[in-house]
Order: sequence, then C-alpha cells, then structure tokens
Amino acid sequence: MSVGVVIPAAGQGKRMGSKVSKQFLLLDGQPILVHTLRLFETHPQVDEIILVMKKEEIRGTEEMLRSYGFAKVKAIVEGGKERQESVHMGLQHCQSDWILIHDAVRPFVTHEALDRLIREVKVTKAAILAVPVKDTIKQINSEGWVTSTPARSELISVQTPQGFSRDLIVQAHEKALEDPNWATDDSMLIEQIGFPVKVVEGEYNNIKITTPEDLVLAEKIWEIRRVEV
Ligand SMILES: Nc1ccn([C@@H]2O[C@H](COP(=O)(O)OP(=O)(O)OP(=O)(O)O)[C@@H](O)[C@H]2O)c(=O)n1
Ligand SMILES: C[C@](O)(CO)[C@H](O)COP(=O)(O)O
Repeated sequence: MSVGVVIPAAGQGKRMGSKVSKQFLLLDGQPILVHTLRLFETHPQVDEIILVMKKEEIRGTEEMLRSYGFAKVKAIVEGGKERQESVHMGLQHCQSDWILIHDAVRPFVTHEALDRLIREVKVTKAAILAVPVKDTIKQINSEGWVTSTPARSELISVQTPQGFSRDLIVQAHEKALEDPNWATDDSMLIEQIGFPVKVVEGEYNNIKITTPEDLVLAEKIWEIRRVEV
C-alpha cells in the first residue's frame, strides 16, 4: 500500500510580507521548500510527492528542483485562492492509498514523527500531529470581550502532516465544496463528515513559518539541529 504526500505551496505569504513567496526564502542557504521536500524524498515509506504551486511559479520551481534531483516529485500542479482549494487540486493528482498533507513551510518535521503518523493512519484512516497548548486560550466575541476559557487539558495545537486514507480525504474534500466556509486544516473536513480523527504526538519544533519572527526562530532551530547531529 503506497504513501503519497500533497504539499500545498500556493499561498500568498501575506503575513510574512516579503517580496519573494515565503517557501522560497532561504534557511541555511537553501529555500524552505527544498528542506521540506528533502524530508519526504528521504523517507523510506514515501512513494510520491505532489507539489501545489501558484501558476506563475510552476516553471521556475521545476527548473530549481531539477538541480536537487528529487525523484519522488511526480507532479507540480496549480493551486487555488484558498489552502483548501490547493489541497483539493493536489489530491486529484495523488493516487497513493495513504495520503499525507503537509504545509510547504513546515521544514522541521522529523522522520520519527512521520513514522508515528504513518503507523497510526494505517490503523485509524485519519490521524494528525499535534502538541498540547502551553498558553491559556480564551474565546472572545467580535467586540474583543472574553466569553469563556476552555480547559487547557482539552486543547491541542494542530500541525501537519495530517494523514488519511485516499478515499476518505477525497470524499471529505468533495463534500466540503458544498460549504461556503473554508477550513483551516484538512482534518476539519473529516470531522464534518462525522469520521473520527486520531491525534498523534507532534513536536514543538515543527513550526509553520508564517511571520518574520518565525524565520528567526527557524534559523535557531536549524542551528540546534546541526549541533545535535
Ligand atoms: N491558497 C493557498 C494558501 C496557502 N497554501 C499553502 O498552505 C500552507 C500553509 O499556509 P500559510 O502558512 O497560511 O501560508 P500563506 O497562505 O501563504 O500565508 P498568509 O495567510 O500569510 O498569506 C503554505 O505552505 C501555503 O503555501 C496554498 O497552497 N494555497
Ligand atoms: C494546517 C495548519 O498548518 C494546521 O496548523 C494550519 O491550520 C494552516 O493555517 P493557515 O495559517 O490558515 O494556513
């Protein structure tokens, strides 16, 4: 049974505010996207990678990736305006039995975490990486007043990859097209069709590079990793 990875990389990077799309910003001298792809290229259980990009970035990315020789990147396809649309496009090109969906801008997930996730998804059909939240989380209303404080012991911070059986995630994405609200992660779509999602231990270092501070943090995480190896 094969494992494929869909990597949405078609975002605008508005919160990063850089001229260059944030997946092309450099981390230790190489584009963030290259670090992310290498994680999956070198994982023994991954068979194929589908990359989703903005139309105008596809040609340049193909040329860039040629020099890295990533043999598992089977297609680079055009994304949509929303992350959910980009993932949906990618899913149409991924034929694997098990599909992991991973943000292009999370370059630090480890092979150990991938092993845990793949093991669990093959049992449960829907599994996500997550870590317990460290802060107290409040719910607020549109006027900025606190409305409640959910118990922290019941809250997690969700990461990617998220893994699913192909049939299940395709069905969930198709169904979600009927809903006018965009989901901020893929497991939400699984919840919406009433299927249980299993949580697998993630890693605090598996950050999503979203704002300029995250880039500084990413360089630090990279340095620490280099010392540990
Ligand atoms: N229409 C979109 C929006 C997002 N993504 C991808 O989804 C991942 C997570 O999204 P996020 O970090 O929010 O990236 P952006 O949407 O680019 O950021 P912003 O919201 O600040 O514009 C990124 O790899 C991003 O490229 C995508 O493929 N297509
Ligand atoms: C999918 C995700 O990375 C899980 O944390 C996240 O929800 C994506 O968030 P975005 O900032 O809305 O793209």
